[in-house]
Amino acid sequence: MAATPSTPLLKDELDIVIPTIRNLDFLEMWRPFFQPYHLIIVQDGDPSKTIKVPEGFDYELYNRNDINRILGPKASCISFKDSACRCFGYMVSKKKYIYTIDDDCFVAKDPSGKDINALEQHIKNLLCPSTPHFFNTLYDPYREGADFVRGYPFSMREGAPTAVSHGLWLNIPDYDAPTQLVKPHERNTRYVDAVLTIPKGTLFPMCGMNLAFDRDLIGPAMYFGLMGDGQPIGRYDDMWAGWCTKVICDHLGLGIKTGLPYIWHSKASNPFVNLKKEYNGIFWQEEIIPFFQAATLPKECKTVQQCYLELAKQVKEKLSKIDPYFTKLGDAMVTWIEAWDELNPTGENLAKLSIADGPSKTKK
Ligand SMILES: O=c1ccn([C@@H]2O[C@H](COP(=O)(O)OP(=O)(O)O[C@H]3O[C@@H](CO)[C@H](O)[C@H]3O)[C@@H](O)[C@H]2O)c(=O)[nH]1
Ligand SMILES: [Mn+2]
Repeated sequence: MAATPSTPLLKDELDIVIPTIRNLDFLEMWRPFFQPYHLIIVQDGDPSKTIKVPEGFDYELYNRNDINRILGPKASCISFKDSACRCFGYMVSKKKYIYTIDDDCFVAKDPSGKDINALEQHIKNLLCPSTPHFFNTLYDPYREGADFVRGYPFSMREGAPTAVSHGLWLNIPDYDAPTQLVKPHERNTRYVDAVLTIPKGTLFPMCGMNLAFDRDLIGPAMYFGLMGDGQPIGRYDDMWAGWCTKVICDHLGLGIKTGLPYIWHSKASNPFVNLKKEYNGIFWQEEIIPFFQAATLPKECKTVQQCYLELAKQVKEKLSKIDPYFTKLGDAMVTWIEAWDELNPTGENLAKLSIADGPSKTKK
């Protein structure tokens, strides 16, 4: 009896979002793992440039003209000339799950030499609970061959729904520019076979390179901020989203995991260029982090949108003293939620979506 072909997990419930300024040849290496899934390609930079996508992938591609056409004036909240543009893909997706990956990330091998299906591991991470409220010292208790250790309260073993799965990187680690400058040849060769839940009340630096999340649980919080062209900061897109997301996950009782899967990060971006982009962020983060550590959300905030709008208010009130940029960012956070709700209407206003909301290019 021929084995029934296994349908890839979440095949019709997950979109892969790729921000790009280059041809997507890297997909060839991912073909065995990604081909069954729908891709949302967010083309940054010059919209007149053609991005080549290898044959056989089912995708929709949005360039800046599409973003402007679909969002109109609200397009101002989507960054230009920065990987932060990827969050537009989260907004236009209609699926429950998102996986986002950079186009210089390739399939890594585990210590046995086997190709790592990063997408499969992220899906496993998302489909099983997190343990943000009590730390399990034997790492992920829901994993095959592990469990809760002695002393772990049975009343807490149901865990919390997992909102985010944060993967890591072999080869080029995601270092900031100063670290890159002093350690230009450092490569991450350490494969740690673990998945950890980030405890409640603890922030973390979220990297957008190899990231998956439950769009229904936390999607509206995944705004990658105002970065790149015309902005005083860059390369803090994913960080900003991670800090907002973690505060909201803690408030709503959701979990965030980090660890497996690994991808192979192949390209070190220019540390001097990165230093210019990150410069303000390196100083500002010393005040931004205490803000998020102290941030509290009223119990009336029950939806991600309500939490996010409350955070936007606090950002404008408490961070604008650092720089007027944070007033602009707070307003952009509100615009993001307005755009999100416009493209993702619930209930009666479902019919409002016009056909103008389609991509410039699709391939079935
Ligand atoms: O203007 C741009 C530049 C790049 N992209 C696309 O974004 C990703 C990441 O680009 P790249 O790999 O060149 O940059 P890294 O320094 O390695 O990226 C790390 O820093 C974060 C940037 O905030 C990023 O999430 C990390 O991975 C690629 O797909 C580029 O094609 C872009 O869209 N616009
Ligand atoms: Mn990269």
